[in-house]
Amino acid sequence: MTNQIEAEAPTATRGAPAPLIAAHDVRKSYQVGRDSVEILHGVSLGVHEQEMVAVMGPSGSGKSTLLYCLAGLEAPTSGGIILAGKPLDALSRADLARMRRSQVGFVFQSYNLIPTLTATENVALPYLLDKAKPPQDLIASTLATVGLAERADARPPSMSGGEQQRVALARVLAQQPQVIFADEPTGALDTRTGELVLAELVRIAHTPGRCVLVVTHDPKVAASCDRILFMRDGLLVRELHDASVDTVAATLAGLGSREV
Ligand SMILES: Nc1ncnc2c1ncn2[C@@H]1O[C@H](COP(=O)(O)OP(=O)(O)OP(=O)(O)O)[C@@H](O)[C@H]1O
Repeated sequence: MTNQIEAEAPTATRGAPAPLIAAHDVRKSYQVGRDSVEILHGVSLGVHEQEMVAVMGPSGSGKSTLLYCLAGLEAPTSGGIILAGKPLDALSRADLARMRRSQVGFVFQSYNLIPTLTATENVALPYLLDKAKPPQDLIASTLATVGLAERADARPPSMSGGEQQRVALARVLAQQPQVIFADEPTGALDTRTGELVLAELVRIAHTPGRCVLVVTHDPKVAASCDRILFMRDGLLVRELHDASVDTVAATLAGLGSREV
């Protein structure tokens, strides 16, 4: 199965290590009234360790749907997904939930922080949910990395949106997941916080055994990635490597005008 995905994914190289995220001909339909509407029309891709990959495309092209399927938050209608070496369709719900907690991190715009817990306690929460002892040194150093050493004892209601987003990022980083999925991770942030979050994601992505997949509308975020996959109408239609902000913006504009 892995070999088939490796062979058919657009970026796969024979003999290379298996990708941490692999999708083969993924299709996803939603029931809208009596009709089944196909949103993803057969997407294949591979993201390898130490890679940061962006998915871009016009609004409604299926980026978030793809990310949710790859992350095991939505089941594809057909096709195969292998995440951190495990075929998602072979996992029980409990195994899938366990894997999402231990090997996968999500950086979304909603922070999902517990308002009554301090920043430190919020970052420790995944460990407590897993009945594990929170690594206090790692949690403190992760909060420091995102610039919140002074706010470790603050609670979310007394924090700005940017600070809350950084607590949410610290919670993901402190879990040390193999794979991080980020959906518009800097969309709601001021420039400085956005740059800090982006720099942290780039650093993590380039750590051995890790990778990051980010959905973004922001050419600056995409230009910080190693590869950019462009979607249109539920298909991957273009790929760029190490692209500049201008090239990304021009390619995106071309997608919108359907002239790619
Ligand atoms: N649960 C659902 N039921 C029905 N249709 C859905 C559902 N989720 C998404 N869609 C539809 O799927 C299409 C793709 O949505 P998706 O959110 O994946 O696009 P996107 O590229 O992430 O868009 P944006 O950039 O605006 O966030 C849209 O037409 C959307 O309305």
